[in-house]
Amino acid sequence: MRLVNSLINITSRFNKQNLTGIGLTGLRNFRHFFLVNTHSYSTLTKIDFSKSVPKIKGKMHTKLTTEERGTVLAALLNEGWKVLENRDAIYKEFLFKDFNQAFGFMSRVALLSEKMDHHPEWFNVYNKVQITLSSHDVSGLSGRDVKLANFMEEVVKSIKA
Ligand SMILES: C[C@H](O)[C@H](O)[C@H]1CNC2=NC(N)=NC(=O)C2=N1
Repeated sequence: MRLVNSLINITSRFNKQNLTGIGLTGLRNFRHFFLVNTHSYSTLTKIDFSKSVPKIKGKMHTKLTTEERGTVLAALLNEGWKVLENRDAIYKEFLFKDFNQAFGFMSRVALLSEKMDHHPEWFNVYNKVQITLSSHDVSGLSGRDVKLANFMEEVVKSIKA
């Protein structure tokens, strides 16, 4: 509703003031609308888009569909991932030879996570890494969890090969 009101406000100011454009700026989830005329621009209103629209840039994030749960998710369940009972999330425990190998795995996963801006919930003790994957912004499983889990499987195969 805040977003709709802001857009109505912007549209009426736009008509009244002979403005030439509407801009969008800001950092991450906090963005500003501003109106542009030939000489200057003024910040109109601030909208926290994280509460209304998941992402501005890139693909919209959505939960896995029923069909995807029967295909890509089912493939991960065959690899030992489990769907949690109390949450739309997947979980797997990985065991490595020692801490060095476990931390090597975590380092490789961390690099992709940062690149994807999608991070695992994980717990490590010596050679054990317990991982839960879920997409916080959609409160459930998304394609990003599937991508990260598949990557982990690839890393494990390359380590243990
Ligand atoms: C602001 C930043 O883009 C978000 O907080 C990212 C960071 N990492 C994330 N990781 C996970 N697992 N889910 C998210 O929704 C998520 N969102």
